[in-house]
Amino acid sequence: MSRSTTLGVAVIGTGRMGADHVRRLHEVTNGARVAAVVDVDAERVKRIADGIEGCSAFTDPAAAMAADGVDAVLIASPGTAHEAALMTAFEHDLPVLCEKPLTPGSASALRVLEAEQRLGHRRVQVGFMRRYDPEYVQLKALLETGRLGRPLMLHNRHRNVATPPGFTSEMLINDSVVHEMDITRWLLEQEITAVTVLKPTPSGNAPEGLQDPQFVVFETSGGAIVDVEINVNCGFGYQVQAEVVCERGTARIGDGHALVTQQAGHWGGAIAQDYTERFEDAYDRQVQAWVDATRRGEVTGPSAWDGYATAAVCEAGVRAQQEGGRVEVTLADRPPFYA
Ligand SMILES: NC(=O)c1ccc[n+]([C@@H]2O[C@H](COP(=O)([O-])OP(=O)(O)OC[C@H]3O[C@@H](n4cnc5c(N)ncnc54)[C@H](O)[C@@H]3O)[C@@H](O)[C@H]2O)c1
Ligand SMILES: O[C@H]1[C@H](O)[C@@H](O)[C@H](O)[C@@H](O)[C@H]1O
Repeated sequence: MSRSTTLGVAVIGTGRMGADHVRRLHEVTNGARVAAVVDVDAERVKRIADGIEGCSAFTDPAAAMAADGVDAVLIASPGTAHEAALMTAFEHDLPVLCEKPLTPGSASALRVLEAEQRLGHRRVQVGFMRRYDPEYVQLKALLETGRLGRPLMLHNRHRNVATPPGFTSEMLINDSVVHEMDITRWLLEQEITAVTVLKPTPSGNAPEGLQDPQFVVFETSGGAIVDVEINVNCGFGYQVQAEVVCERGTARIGDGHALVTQQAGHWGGAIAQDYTERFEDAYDRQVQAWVDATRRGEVTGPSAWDGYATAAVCEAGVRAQQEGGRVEVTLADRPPFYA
């Protein structure tokens, strides 16, 4: 691909996230086109490809990655399918934006790290889109000035309206709190060293058998304490909030105070109903940044190391949830390749 041509992207997995990324690449992103779509559901993928000129439909990711006009890959299949897709992308030396999780489990994430290192250059960006959310970006920039002093604590709230069918207690950690793991590492520039999970009496809104909400505590390598209220059947809205408490002040995001109305004896604003609404801008910026970097021949953004490190914290989190008590995170040494 030359710099003047658009980036031909194969989108693997065209469910909720994949279909939204196809729309984004087709209608919002500059410098890219959807060259191929892949899904094990042949009818679904054909329907999507038929709506986009020059886009081919595949049911096999490997066939799509070998096709003419495919310069890069966006993986949005379920996490269990990510390792195979990543390995195939490496065989073709294709740049990848891989939805979180990089892979479910640290052993498979380590295999991906090793394979990327064998290539000799970075190819993977992981879809931790909150790093592109303007509010989180502002918070990070403020912390970097040092004006507030050293971060002591980070309080997070992560609320979803309701869970889809099949959502398990482990998924509150692996699918949901994984975002706070990434945000903690990114904002504080520290690794998470231990996890404790407290379990309130489940909400009456939660499906039978689901441990929801949970209260998760991280300890970090720099001595900060981080808590996460994960509450995924709250019923009223999609909310992601964070407050950093530092030595000389605090900073808070996610209150959603964009538009406040006063009417009929009340004041207030709307609460987003899901992540595609709350983080629409972040997803747009993430994909644009990935396309721009890829066209420059660079890889920026969250790396495969970030994907591995969060997988390791997820494992500790699930053990803490199931066994109780404080579980230390087991993390490999960070290779210089990911410095
Ligand atoms: N960043 C975020 O905020 C965010 C939000 C939701 C989901 N996700 C991630 O996006 C990914 C997809 O989630 P989703 O909610 O869209 O799931 P989904 O179930 O809606 O869609 C997955 C799609 O992949 C297809 N598929 C299954 N196996 C496949 C394979 N081997 N090859 C190709 N296609 C295959 C399925 O048929 C389905 O159409 C997951 O990794 C999930 O964790 C990220
Ligand atoms: O997979 C989704 C997604 O990652 C959302 O950003 C998160 O808020 C949800 O809790 C999770 O289930």
